Order: sequence, then C-alpha cells, then structure tokens
Amino acid sequence: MNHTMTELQRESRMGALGTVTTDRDVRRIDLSDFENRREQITDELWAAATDIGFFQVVGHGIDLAEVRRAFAATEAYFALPEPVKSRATLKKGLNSGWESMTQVRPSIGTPDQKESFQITRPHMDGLWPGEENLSGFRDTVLDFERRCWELAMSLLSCFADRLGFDRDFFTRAHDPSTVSYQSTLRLLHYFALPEDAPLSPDVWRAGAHTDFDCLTLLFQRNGQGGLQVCPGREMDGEAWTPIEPSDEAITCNIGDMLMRWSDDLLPSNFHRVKSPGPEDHRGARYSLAFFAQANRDVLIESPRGKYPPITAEDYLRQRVEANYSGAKTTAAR
Ligand SMILES: O=C(O)CCC(=O)C(=O)O
Ligand SMILES: [Fe+2]
Repeated sequence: MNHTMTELQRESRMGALGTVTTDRDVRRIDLSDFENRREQITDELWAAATDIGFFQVVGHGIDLAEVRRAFAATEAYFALPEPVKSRATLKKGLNSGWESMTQVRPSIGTPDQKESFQITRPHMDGLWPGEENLSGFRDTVLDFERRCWELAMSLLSCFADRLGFDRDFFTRAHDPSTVSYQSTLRLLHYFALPEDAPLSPDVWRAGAHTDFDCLTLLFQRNGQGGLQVCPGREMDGEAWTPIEPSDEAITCNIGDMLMRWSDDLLPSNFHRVKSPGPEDHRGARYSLAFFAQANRDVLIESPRGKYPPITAEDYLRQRVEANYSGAKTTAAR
C-alpha cells in the first residue's frame, strides 16, 4: 500500500525480523518527590527521550494495588463470552469498544494476534459491559484512566518546559472535560499459543509500529515479556531491544504527535510484541496502554515548520484508517 504520511512510510519499512540487541540502556527514571525534584527529573527525561525515545518510570505514584486491580478487571473483561464483548464492537473513528484480530499494522500486513478494549471517555455510551456481567469494571477502569492521565500530564509538563511551551500547554491540549478529548486507555489480551501451533515469522502479537499519540504509558506484568523496541533514530539498523516486563515500572514511549510538535527533537520509537518462540512461555499476555492523544480540535503545529499544521482529529483519523482499513468495524462518526 502507498502511504502519503511520513510516519506511515517509515512504518511500512519496519516489518522485517531484524536482529536483537541488549546493548541499549533502558533507563529507569525515579519520579518520587516530583515537585521538589522537577529539574533533575526533567533532565533525565529529556536525555532519555532525545537519545532513545523510550524509558521506564518508577516512583510514579500509581499504587501497585491500583495497577493490579486494573489488570484483574482486564482479565475478567476478556474472559466474558464473545457475544457479550461483541455488543460493544469497536467504533474505530472514536477509538472506543472491543475488537479482536482486526488491527493490521502497515509494517507487516497481518492482523495482530490480540483482542483489545479501548476506552475513550466521551464515546463510551452503550459500550460498557453491564454490571450483571462485570461488577465494578467501569469504575475501576475509569479511575485508572484518570491516574494515567495525571501521570502523563506531569511527564508532558517536563517536555513542555524544555520545548519552550508553557508548563500547562499539553494539559490544555489533553483536556478531559470536553467532548473533543481523545486520549485512550487500551486494555490488551494477546492470545495464548497452543503447544502445537506452528511458529511463523509473519505472525506477531503486535506488529512493528510507532504510536500515534504524544506519549504512551505501557503497563506490563512480570513474566509476560515479548515487547521489543527500536529507537526511531536507529531504525535503519533494525536492531530490537527486549524490554523486561515489571509490575512496578511503566514503560513510556514518545509518540508521533510529540515528534511533530518538537520538529523531530523527540523521536517516536518503534516497538512490537513478538509471538512466543520455542523457548518462551506460551500463555496469554495482558497489558495496558494509555495513549495521551491531543484533543480533536487542537492544532499540531511544529514550531519550525518541519511538518504542515494538522488538527489532532485529522491526524488520528489518517492513522486509524491505515491500521483498520480492512477491518469490519463501525466507522461511527
Ligand atoms: O502490549 C504491549 O506491550 C504493546 C502494545 C502497543 O504497543 C500498542 O498497543 O500500541
Ligand atoms: Fe504501541
């Protein structure tokens, strides 16, 4: 497929297996005592983000108990019978609802081996599983989404300082109080692989991609590995670094919106989730991803004009179209 957008052209070149390297430094940044340590934390975030485009944060203030509750709610949700989940089929233009095996990344052209449930606050009417199916799910998930938003806004305020924007610039751009809000929490379930399933190099739990957003917070569980990253600057080398999953650390990626907003100073990073190999655990994998995506009506303007201005709505629509064009989903708009 021919793509006109730079990001899509880059992504479509990243489908090969490549090589694996453990030489890269996966930095862990401690966010504790954030207000008093803001300067130091900002230095560390900026260095990691400009060098590599991904890093992990600890001491981030989201209690382990909250993270575990969100994972428990996620597992319970995906254990619901398919007819219940399919009542909330993904409205792709709105990033809300459930899908299974419909996301085809421009890099690989085969569907991700996963199901997901996307929560975008203003567009959830009729999509929540009833209390009779899953008691407390909605509240748990919405509380968690709010905690993720707060953390993402703190991190983005550090980037705003360095980019010469005012400190609340990104918080205003991700305002949850309006219908134009389009940040998304995605619950993910990658299917267990039966013992006798053939291993194919074309099949990925998630094909190589960059995220469409400003910043992603990714929560993974101990023992459920498979995430590999490749910094945007080093994409030509196609060497991928495995990220050891941990219940405590949140893995953060710079996404394409922030890359545009920084005139490429902050490169988005490629990542993918590999299918279990012969040596790996073949059980299910769950993860949670919060995507800080600027509100629809916000104009993404790169200060030095490297990219033409585009609204966050148009930007996201083009990326979503490129990922779900073959999918049988409702374009509710
Ligand atoms: O599940 C993961 O570890 C990665 C998910 C991801 O990259 C995505 O959904 O954009
Ligand atoms: Fe991603």
